[in-house]
Amino acid sequence: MLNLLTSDQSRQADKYTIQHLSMQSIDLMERAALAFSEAFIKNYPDKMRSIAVYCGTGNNGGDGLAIARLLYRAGYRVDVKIARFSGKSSSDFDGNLARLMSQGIIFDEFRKIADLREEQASIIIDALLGTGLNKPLDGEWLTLVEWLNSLGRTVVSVDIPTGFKAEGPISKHDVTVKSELTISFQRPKINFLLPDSALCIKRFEVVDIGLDEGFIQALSTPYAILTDSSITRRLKKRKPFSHKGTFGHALIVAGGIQTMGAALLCAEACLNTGTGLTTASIPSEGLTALNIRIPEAMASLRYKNVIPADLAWEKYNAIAIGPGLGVSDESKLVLKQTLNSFRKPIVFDADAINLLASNPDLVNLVPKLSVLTPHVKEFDRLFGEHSNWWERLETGMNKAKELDCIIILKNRYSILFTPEGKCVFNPTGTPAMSSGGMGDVLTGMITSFLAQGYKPEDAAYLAVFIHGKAGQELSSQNRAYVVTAGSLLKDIPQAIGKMI
Ligand SMILES: NC(=O)C1=CN([C@@H]2O[C@H](COP(=O)(O)OP(=O)(O)OC[C@H]3O[C@@H](n4cnc5c(N)ncnc54)[C@H](OP(=O)(O)O)[C@@H]3O)[C@@H](O)[C@H]2O)[C@@H](O)CC1
Ligand SMILES: [K+]
Repeated sequence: MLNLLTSDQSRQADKYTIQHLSMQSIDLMERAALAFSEAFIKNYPDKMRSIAVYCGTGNNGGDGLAIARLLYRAGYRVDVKIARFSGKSSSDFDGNLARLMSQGIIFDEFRKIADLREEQASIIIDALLGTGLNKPLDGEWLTLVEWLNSLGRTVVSVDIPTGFKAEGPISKHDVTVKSELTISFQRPKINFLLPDSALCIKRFEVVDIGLDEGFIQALSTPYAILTDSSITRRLKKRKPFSHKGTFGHALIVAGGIQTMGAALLCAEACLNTGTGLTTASIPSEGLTALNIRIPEAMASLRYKNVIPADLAWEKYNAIAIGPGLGVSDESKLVLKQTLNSFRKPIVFDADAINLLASNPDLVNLVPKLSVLTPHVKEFDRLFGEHSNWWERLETGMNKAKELDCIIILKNRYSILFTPEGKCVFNPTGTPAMSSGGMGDVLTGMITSFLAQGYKPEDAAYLAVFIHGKAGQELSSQNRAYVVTAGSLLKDIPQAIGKMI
């Protein structure tokens, strides 16, 4: 797992790296500029496209000057425009301006917008402001950014789009550069992983600039992002003398007469993730569907949506409740009965979350280390309305501690909150997965890992990461516009097999 950095921590890592590698800060800037330029050249190999690099006078601007020099040397047609709105400049900006001049590269400086000339370049590199941003843009900066946005050119931002905050609440009223591509240093900024970023970032790439990883990983921060190796390390190989009893028994309490599909997807995903036995607690009307679709699963029927009084709860290692369950009074009783009968961690999804939201008294019965998997609407129903995503991060961290549960806020980059206060982002997934039933599959996967004996936190990490990875692979292999839940769950065994 990789720690994510706030702007402040990024500055600390910068300082530490410079001290410990006995290098000059301008050399670190050169590395950043080189990493940016390599990524830029891969994305925009056509050297006939003219480039204008807009630079501020801080270190983001210094990066811009170094990038301009490197791209010029690589054969691009580069123009440099420096916004001298403030009397200050950083020393590495000054150092890079001297290097730029020594190469004979032409640059323009402007002190006010009125001095700006028409822009002809087809690509604009935005190196105006970076993580040093400390207030919303106003005055000349605001006018400049609005003007750049109005040009409709391809904009590539250095480290972060000018005006966008790396962390903290985003206001819809903040004006930022709208970038086609942002090439960010060392780590994605936390706000890149929240939907608020869609306003100004179409796509981002992260480049390694050689900041000290030991220092970064030792930083105390709640924010982290999952990696392939953090998942592989957690996956357990199947033991030589294993049998179905080795891999647990899961119960999926799901489905309604008209929503049997959710139960089927969840149960099949559970089975395909490797549980020894999977039983589906479903409405009696769904038995034929279950037998036809998943002959490997067993059924425990709910007549008139009531769980039989003699259900042997103790034989299950993990339970999922919610997909397609409905929110009727009978469904509420099903939830209540489950909460009263099973004290091991439970996976709550969909209608089980809606029922918890409308019956707060039931929340106290949620077993410790359970996993709740709300999407944003369910999250707000359960914990109250939020006006931005940063607030949701704070609520998620508080509620996971308070409930002693793992909360997975499902999104393009799902966010996992743990009882220890961690806030872990999942990088895998693709917009092609935005289709019905995906959540049911995820719930089945988490329950399966739980039933197999994984710790709840690990079960959540594994399921979310592999779910997204399988979706990504399916969409890229087949160049698929959409990946359906049914196709994804078929791919789970291979997706796990590739990672182990
Ligand atoms: N960290 C790393 O590891 C590395 C970082 N690198 C690069 O450094 C960048 C950060 O640079 P930076 O700290 O010099 O700040 P930057 O963003 O250029 O801003 C300059 C000044 O602008 C001002 N200002 C702020 N908000 C404003 C506003 N709304 N309107 C007007 N002015 C405003 C503010 O000055 P103040 O207001 O305090 O006087 C601020 O100091 C980072 O994004 C990356 O590109 C790489 O080179 C190498 C490794
Ligand atoms: K920038």
